[in-house]
Amino acid sequence: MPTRSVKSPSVDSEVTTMTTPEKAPSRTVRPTAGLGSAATSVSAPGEPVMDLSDVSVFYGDFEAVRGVSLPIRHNQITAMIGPSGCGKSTVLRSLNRMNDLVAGARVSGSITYHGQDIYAPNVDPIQVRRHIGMVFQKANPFPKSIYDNVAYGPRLNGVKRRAELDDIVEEALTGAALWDEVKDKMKTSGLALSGGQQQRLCIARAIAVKPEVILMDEPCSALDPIATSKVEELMFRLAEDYTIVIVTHNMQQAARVSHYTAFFTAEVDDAGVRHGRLVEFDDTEKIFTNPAEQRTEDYITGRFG
Ligand SMILES: Nc1ncnc2c1ncn2[C@@H]1O[C@H](COP(=O)(O)OP(=O)(O)OP(=O)(O)O)[C@@H](O)[C@H]1O
Repeated sequence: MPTRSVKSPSVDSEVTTMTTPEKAPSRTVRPTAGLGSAATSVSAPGEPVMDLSDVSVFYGDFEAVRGVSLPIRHNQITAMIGPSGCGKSTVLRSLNRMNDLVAGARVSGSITYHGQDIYAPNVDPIQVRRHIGMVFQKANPFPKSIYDNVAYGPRLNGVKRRAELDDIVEEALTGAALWDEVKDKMKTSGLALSGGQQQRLCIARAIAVKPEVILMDEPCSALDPIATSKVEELMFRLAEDYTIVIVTHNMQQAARVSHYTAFFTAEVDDAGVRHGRLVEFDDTEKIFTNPAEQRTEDYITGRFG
């Protein structure tokens, strides 16, 4: 298990011992600013790490998504599926306050991380994103060397010693199943890698700062089938150490990789405005074999969407 050692000179740090039932304890230094004990809490696999309760997300006056409630469970992969525009990415981005970066975006309801409201006034969004990382649809390596891409976050967090950085970079690239392919070209630009390698580099960059939760927004949509299956295999392995939430258009992918599935759709209100709604959240197997809602069945059998 990776030691979740994140250090920031700018925030109060706290030393704690993290343990999960099936894993050895590891000594950990993690920033807590605003997240309080949430930053050091530990969940057993399957327990909720995050909880969404009656979450609505607005862009200005437009309520893009309305009234979403669901848990995000520890060491599990949760997939968000549904037709275009139903608000999957909007909900995903609200989980680590990425929507804060969009002018006019606002969240109502509550989103907690280990019981702490991540939108509480004392919570630093940078700290939230350190615990809840993100991998985007299009691989977006920095125009820097492979090494510097992965070392970027740890350096920002105050890690300076070369030997320590070397270890972090190797561990992250190994965790992202990329080390063997790039270990002899650390100085090569991240942009010189193939699309699939670039996406794994971005995953390495995300895990280098030891988040607990990784949000993935369509991480395979720009990849060919071979690169896609590598990233899917990687997700399985990552779920041993991380909690993953993935937005995907690909229902087969959701069925293959996830433990839980949230099916969203867009409903049109009396004024003719479309709002994203969560139709059903359940075990992936249940959603794909015996969904409770007709709309879910219609979507997964290709009758609409
Ligand atoms: N930055 C933004 N400003 C205004 N409206 C936005 C913004 N981002 C998304 N929306 C709107 O919010 C709604 C939900 O969009 P979102 O991208 O979350 O849906 P999605 O289900 O992820 O779609 P897709 O599958 O096509 O990516 C849409 O009506 C979209 O136009």
